[in-house]
Amino acid sequence: MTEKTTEELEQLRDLIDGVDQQLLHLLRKRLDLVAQVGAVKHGAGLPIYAPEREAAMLAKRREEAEAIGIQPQLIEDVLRRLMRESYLNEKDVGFKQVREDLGKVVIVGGDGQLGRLFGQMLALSGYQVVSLDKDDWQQADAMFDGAGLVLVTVPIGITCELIREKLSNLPNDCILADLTSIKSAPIEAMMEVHSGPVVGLHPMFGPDVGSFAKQVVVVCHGRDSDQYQWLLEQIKIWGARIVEAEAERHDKAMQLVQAMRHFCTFVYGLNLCREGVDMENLLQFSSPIYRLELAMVGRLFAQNPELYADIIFSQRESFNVISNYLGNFADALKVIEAEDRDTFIKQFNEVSQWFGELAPQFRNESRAMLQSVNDLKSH
Ligand SMILES: C=C(O[C@@H]1C=C(C(=O)O)C=C[C@H]1O)C(=O)O
Repeated sequence: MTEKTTEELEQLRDLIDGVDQQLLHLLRKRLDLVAQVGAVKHGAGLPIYAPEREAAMLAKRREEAEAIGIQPQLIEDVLRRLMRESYLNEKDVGFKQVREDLGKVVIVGGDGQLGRLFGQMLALSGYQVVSLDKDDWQQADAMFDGAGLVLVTVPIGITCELIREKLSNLPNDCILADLTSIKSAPIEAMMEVHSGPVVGLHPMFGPDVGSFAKQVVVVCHGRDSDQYQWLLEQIKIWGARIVEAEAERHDKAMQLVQAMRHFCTFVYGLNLCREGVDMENLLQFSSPIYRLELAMVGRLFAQNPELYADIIFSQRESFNVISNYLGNFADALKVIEAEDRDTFIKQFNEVSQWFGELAPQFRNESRAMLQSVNDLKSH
């Protein structure tokens, strides 16, 4: 590089640093304004997440970006990231309490990760929350006395037994709810032991979400839904979307969404391990999609094996679903072994047709994700 080039670059980079610093100050200003909006909404009992406002704002900013020669997607990406920050900061002010005269909330399994998360959200909404974990059963009667909600969030394998053995003496008007990732069996057990309101919930996210905004909570009704309507409203105030489902339909979907998904990820990791793959070497050659795939596989093995064993073993029917997959894998392998390109392409087209409009939609979604993965690289 000549001296002149170096000098020119330095001058321009100083200017860029100045602009980035201005951006920082603008971000500070925006975060402060959002905090003020948060306080107003909190006062009025409104959820922070306002999808209509977001859609209108994004459309307007995209238009304005285009008018001055900026890619609309650039401003959309930036604003979406900023809006995520807005939800995270909502925890600082707490949430509106929908039901003020509830009495205690007892979280059975309150020391687990999901139990702690729900305990925190309920406490931030003004409820009195007590945790009942493994070593607290001697005090259980005192804890249940005056409880308005008992929320069960213990490992799937012991959920039904625990409900039947330990929760048959709750106050009559108390709501009995659970957060288990299967729904039919726990709801049946809750209905059996409790004559008051019963509801099954399944948060479709892990305990590491920063905020409930845009997350989904599945609700399977048990009994006396008017009595627990406030709880669903409360969850909506936290920003989540409530999706109502029949317990059986939900459980069937979970065979694919959870058991099959996690099992395939497990086998993927098992295969890498048994093949003795040199990960460092592989990562050097990884394309963004492969990096993303490895991240999804690797993250499983950074978590609790008991949790995944619970999920995969929770429904016997899942084994059939997985076994069908194995059958399709074997069939597809035969096509490849026979070097039958025509059949491969024919099947590819069939599946592509079957996906329909969702295929191009997924292509667009994944493009943004892959670009983010690439952005995370530092060299
Ligand atoms: C700040 C608000 O709350 C949320 C955050 C937004 C933002 O960061 O711009 C926009 C809409 C809401 O989801 C608002 O409603 O204006």
